[in-house]
Order: sequence, then C-alpha cells, then structure tokens
Amino acid sequence: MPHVLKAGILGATGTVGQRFILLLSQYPGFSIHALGASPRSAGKTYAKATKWKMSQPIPKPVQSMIVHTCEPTGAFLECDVVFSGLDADVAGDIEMAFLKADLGIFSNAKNYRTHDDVPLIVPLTNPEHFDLLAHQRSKHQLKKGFLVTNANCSTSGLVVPLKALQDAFGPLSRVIVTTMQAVSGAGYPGVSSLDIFDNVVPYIGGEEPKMEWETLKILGGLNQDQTAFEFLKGTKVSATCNRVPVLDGHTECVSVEFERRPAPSPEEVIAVLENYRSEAQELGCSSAPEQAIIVSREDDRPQPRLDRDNGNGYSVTVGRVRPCNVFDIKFTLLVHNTILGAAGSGVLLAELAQKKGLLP
Ligand SMILES: NC(=O)C1=CN([C@@H]2O[C@H](COP(=O)(O)OP(=O)(O)OC[C@H]3O[C@@H](n4cnc5c(N)ncnc54)[C@H](OP(=O)(O)O)[C@@H]3O)[C@@H](O)[C@H]2O)C=CC1
Ligand SMILES: N[C@@H](CC(=O)OP(=O)(O)O)C(=O)O
Repeated sequence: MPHVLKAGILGATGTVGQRFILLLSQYPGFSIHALGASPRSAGKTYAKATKWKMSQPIPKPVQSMIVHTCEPTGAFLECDVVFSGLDADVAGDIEMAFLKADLGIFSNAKNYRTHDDVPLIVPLTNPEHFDLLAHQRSKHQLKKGFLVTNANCSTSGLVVPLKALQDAFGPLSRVIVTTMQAVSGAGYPGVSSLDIFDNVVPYIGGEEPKMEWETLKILGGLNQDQTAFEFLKGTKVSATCNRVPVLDGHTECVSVEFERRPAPSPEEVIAVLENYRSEAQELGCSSAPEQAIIVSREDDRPQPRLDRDNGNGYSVTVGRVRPCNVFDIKFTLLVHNTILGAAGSGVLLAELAQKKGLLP
C-alpha cells in the first residue's frame, strides 16, 4: 500500500477547491488535512465558509473542518502535498511562500506557468516534464518541495489528442481551435446570468494567447541536461474562445494540418486516438481513466451534458473526425474543465509524482 498523502487545499472554498474536495475524498491515497481560503472565510467551518455548488454533498468529514488563511504554518506544514485553486490575483505570493517552506505544490493558477523553471504538465500528455524538478529544487535549495502547474482548462483538453497525433504522425504544422467554454470555468459567481442566458459571449480575457503558447510548452521537450524547456517550433496554433451557457465541460472544434505528406486519413487518426496510452495509465495511477481519449462515432457527439463525465471526467472525448478542406483533419473534443481541466489534473499529477518518488 502506498503512503496515504496528507493533502492541503488552498482556495478550498472556490469552484476548483470544491472539486478537489470531492475528488480527494474519493481516493484512499489521500487524506484532506488542511483547508485555506481568504481572510473572509478563515475561522469558519468549511460548510459555513463555502457556497457549495457541486451536485454531490460536502463529504461529512470536511463539513466541520476549520478554514485557515493561506500561510505555510500549522496544519499546512504537516502536509505531504498542497493543491492550489487560488484566485490568480493572490496565487503568486502565496504559492511562492509555500514553495519557500519546502512544500510540494500543484497549482491551477496561471501565475507560474510561464516560468522557465516551472513545469506545466497535463498528466495524460507530458509527465516527462517532471524531470525538470531536480533543477528547480537545486535552484531554490529545496529538499522535498517543488512547484508544478496545471494547464488552462481548454489547453488541457486540446493537448491530449494533439500529443497522440504528434507522436504517431510527426510534427503538426498548423492547428486552429475554437472553444465553447462552460460558465464554471469563470469560477464563482463568474459570468452574470443576464450576460450568459440566451447568449454566447465571444471573448474570454487572456484565454486565446494562453491556449496558443501553453500548447507549445506542453508539446515541447526538455533540453539534454533537463534544465530548460524546449518549446515546440514549427507548429502554429490559433485559438478563438467563447463562453456559452453550459454548466461544466468545454467543447472545442479543432482543425489540424500535418507536415507529413500524404496526411493520415480519418480512419488512421481515429485508430491512433483510441489506442493512445499515457504514462499515468501505464503506471496504474488509480484516478487515470481506462481510456485517455474516447472516440465517439455518432454524428452529434460529444455533447457536454452527455459526455463530460466520461472516464469520471478524466477522459477527453473526441468526435466528428473527418477530412478538412483547408487543413487535413478536423474534429470536436470535450474536456471536463474542473476535472481533467483543473482539480483532476492536480490529483493525477500527485499520483504520478508519488510513483516517480517525488512524494513520500
Ligand atoms: N474553474 C475552472 O474551470 C478553472 C480554474 N482555474 C484556475 O484555478 C484558480 C481557481 O479558480 P476558481 O475555483 O474557478 O475560482 P473561484 O473564484 O471560484 O475561487 C477562488 C478561491 O480563491 C480564494 N481567495 C480569494 N482571495 C483570496 C485571498 N486574498 N487569500 C486567500 N484565498 C483567496 C477564495 O476564497 P474565498 O471563498 O474565501 O473568497 C476561493 O477559495 C484560478 O486561478 C483559476 O484561474 C484553472 C483551470 C480551470
Ligand atoms: N479561463 C478559464 C478558466 C481559467 O481560470 O483558466 P486559467 O487558469 O488559465 O486562468 C475559463 O474561463 O474557462
């Protein structure tokens, strides 16, 4: 039996924090040990502090836990691993303070994704980027701590099929993606009902450039001595992001051009996507989905309401794989934005880190 990891959650009262609480409560490999949020919530029981929006109830043992401020003291110092679902306005300073306290942190916030000593990992795509942590530890003089970031929720869905295609068919020259993103992606209270009912909002601040550059860091490699990231060169990504009146689940329409000629057929692409396996699955991580990519052959799928919980929210569902008259292939994908797109990635990354000996 692996060591049960004592987990701390920063931003525990928010949309991502609530998802962490549900997911961590499901796996015997974790025990929720410390909860942190803003000074508005500190000192209250979790049940009083949070505006719970999940469809399952707050797990009993968590209801009466006291929420703390987000400082690396007390119960947080006893944690084996800390998950952050902090608002990006405060995540930078708080996560750095936790790193300096030599804690292992998995962050959902955007603040450190660009940093040249911080891995940006989607667990079903680039777990080999954990190899940079030896360099990070020596740079920050850490014995056991580290900081790893998750990707943006839309990026997290996109890179899984792109990685499968890149591995099988070689470089992708151009990718165009158009998203339809759920309201839960904006946190709570998020987009006002008067803005989103009966409507589509064709703008999500900062989202498009994030999808474009994050994809190149994630699908790129490490240099030979594992001290720097080598961003993918030669692949161009263009993203258009929309907010739609869906609760959970981001849908993305993707067109891909390959360098290889002749380009693979839709049947070859489907076979590669269905057979794609990630290290998280090979290592037997308990939250890893049976299939990383589920290919739907029905004309009108994937749909968020019907498909977002595939693989318990950890799978990417791909459908409508067909030829593209401008590029080579086009398809539609669906990712659960708060599971594989946020908290679930954090949990799966912690399982991977434990298998790789980075956590006790
Ligand atoms: N929602 C999603 O699908 C995704 C979100 N993310 C990222 O994850 C992070 C969390 O997002 P989300 O859960 O949606 O956001 P929410 O707004 O729902 O939650 C934010 C959390 O941050 C806490 N917080 C706010 N101010 C402070 C402070 N001064 N000190 C300590 N804690 C504070 C809040 O506590 P309190 O309740 O006390 O105010 C709350 O727990 C963000 O960085 C977001 O960009 C990433 C991928 C997907
Ligand atoms: N902006 C995303 C969620 C998010 O917070 O992303 P990021 O962590 O990259 O800021 C959405 O609205 O769906």
